[in-house]
Amino acid sequence: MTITTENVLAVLGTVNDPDLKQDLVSLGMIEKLQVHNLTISFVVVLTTPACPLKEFIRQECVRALEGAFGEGLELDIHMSSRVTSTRSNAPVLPNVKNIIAVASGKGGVGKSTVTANLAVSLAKTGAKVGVVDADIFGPSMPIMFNVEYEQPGVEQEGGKSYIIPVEQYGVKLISIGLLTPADHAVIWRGPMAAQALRQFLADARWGELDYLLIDLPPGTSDIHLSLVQTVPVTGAVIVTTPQKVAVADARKAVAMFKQPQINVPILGIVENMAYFTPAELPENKYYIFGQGGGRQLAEKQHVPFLGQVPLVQGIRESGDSGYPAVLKHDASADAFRDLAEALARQIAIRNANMDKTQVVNVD
Ligand SMILES: Nc1ncnc2c1ncn2[C@@H]1O[C@H](COP(=O)(O)OP(=O)(O)OP(=O)(O)O)[C@@H](O)[C@H]1O
Repeated sequence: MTITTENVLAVLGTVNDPDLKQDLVSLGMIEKLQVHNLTISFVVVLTTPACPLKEFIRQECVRALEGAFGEGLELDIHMSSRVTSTRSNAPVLPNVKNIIAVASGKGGVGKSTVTANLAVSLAKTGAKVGVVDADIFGPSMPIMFNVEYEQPGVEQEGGKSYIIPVEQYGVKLISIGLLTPADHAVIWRGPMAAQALRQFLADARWGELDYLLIDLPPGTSDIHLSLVQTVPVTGAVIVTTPQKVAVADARKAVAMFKQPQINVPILGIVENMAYFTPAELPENKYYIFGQGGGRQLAEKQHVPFLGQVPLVQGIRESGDSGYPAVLKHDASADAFRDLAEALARQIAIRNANMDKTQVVNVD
């Protein structure tokens, strides 16, 4: 076969994205293709910079091209990404490509820890990321991001005030905790909390974002309903520990998101504190909260399982010191990075499966 642009495209049309189950050419992932003698250069545009299959897809392109045109080719393949979205026509925050609700049934299972580490991990891959801390009962993000004493800015435009998120570790952040003094007990009523969340979303300068993560209060509350009524949400992540009581509550959270008036797809379940590992004996695993509860829940509910995070002293210390564990170089950082990749992957799959013109506005 002669090496022409058409033939190269025909060959690349046989390489499938394993997640999206379609070929790279039909998916529009091949750009800037140039052919000159034995030199073939092009860009593969992935659906997320956190794509765990980056190297695999590259290798598949090489294998297919060498199989068709023989060895001795000069291949110049660049891997790039453009995060997909089904929100571009959304009435609120159309420049935010994906809004992800992070929820849990039970309190204290590590929802905020997981949110903070997912956000920083996605930002580390080059994605534009924001976090809304809507956990009115325990807004812990300011401590976890070490911005406790910072104040979000305010900008006036057309007689209206807009909040400017604070930025840390490449992540834009707005927290209820940043608007109230640390030692000030605010008694939140449902409508007040819902109003605050609406402002964080609609009256804040988020700019363009690939992923906006919302750390919700534990359980099921007005604020969950208010969220989906304010913005079309891409999907929800449910955090649980393997413990029976936590899993039972996580099941209720899954059921809540599936209810017709909420109707938010579950992107996956995270099993936090899956087992305890002492730093000096990393091979030892102690299943102090039981074993596999999160994975089993995912299987029973037919939703993706995003992965496990161990119970490690360093994760707690990182949270308290305001330096997320994923910024370190250890096994916990690896766990959070894998989790972020799994989430980005599920978001891309969900976006590909949804008709891109069909943005559901529940207002
Ligand atoms: N994998 C882990 N290993 C060690 N400590 C953890 C882990 N995950 C969370 N923690 C610690 O557990 C505590 C509770 O975590 P976190 O605040 O993230 O939970 P939450 O589910 O967001 O709680 P809330 O009910 O306030 O929403 C924190 O002190 C945190 O540092």
